[in-house]
Amino acid sequence: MNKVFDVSGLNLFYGEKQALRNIELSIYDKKVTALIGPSGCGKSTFLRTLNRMNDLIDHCKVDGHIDYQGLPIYDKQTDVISLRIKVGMVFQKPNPFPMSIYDNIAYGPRCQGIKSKHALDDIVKTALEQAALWEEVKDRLKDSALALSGGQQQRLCIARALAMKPEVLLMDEPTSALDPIATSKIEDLILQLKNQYTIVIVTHNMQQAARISDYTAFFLLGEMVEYETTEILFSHPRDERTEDYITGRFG
Ligand SMILES: Nc1ncnc2c1ncn2[C@@H]1O[C@H](COP(=O)(O)OP(=O)(O)OP(=O)(O)O)[C@@H](O)[C@H]1O
Repeated sequence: MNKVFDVSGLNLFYGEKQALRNIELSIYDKKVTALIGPSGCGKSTFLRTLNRMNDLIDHCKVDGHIDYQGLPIYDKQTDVISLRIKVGMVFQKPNPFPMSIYDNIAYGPRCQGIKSKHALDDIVKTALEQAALWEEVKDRLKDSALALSGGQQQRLCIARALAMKPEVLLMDEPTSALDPIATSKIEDLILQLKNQYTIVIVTHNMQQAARISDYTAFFLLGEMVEYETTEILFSHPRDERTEDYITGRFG
């Protein structure tokens, strides 16, 4: 199986405080990997190391190695902008730009220099189709994205990330602000997207991890306690702390 990310000896500090401790794991191509664990254990911090989003935090220091497609992403020569294009991100709260549905999707490609209306129309349609939103919005592309429901806004944000033609999608609790129906639509979408993309998702919802992921990593107090196929992690956890967490004894 192809590794997309290879993480070794990863430590991360916010000032004096250590938030990640000696993390070792590989993320596999075209699989869904779920990161679970109690609040504050470092899931989002780890997710953000994969496209260097933590660079934006002043007092954050990273030690160790992360290879993406065989190249060290914390190397001085890394082009961080193109890394973030290849490794896109979707956040917990849907965050559409205050502009039309069409312009939300076309924004990134326009910034990359694509000007042709025909090319942009194509990109917008394909991204909205991939995000299972096209049918719902095709007649109102000029309407404000802010008028969409929360679930539609989140699919729009996924479409916006897909319009940049990423290889990996990082998702930080993408359904925690959504109702069960919108959540189920996003879960179906993730299962479809994994045919084409590698997905890493932070979730507090263990049923969700069990439903949609191929691999699960359990984090606790900045350590990665256990990493396994989702089937094994939820049925035969090796570590007592994993078992306590997945059976609801803490967290
Ligand atoms: N920008 C920051 N500056 C300082 N400390 C931070 C920062 N972001 C996170 N932390 C700390 O790092 C630790 C890990 O936080 P992180 O948000 O990664 O955990 P999490 O597992 O994603 O939590 P949650 O499930 O609540 O989102 C926590 O102790 C948190 O307070």
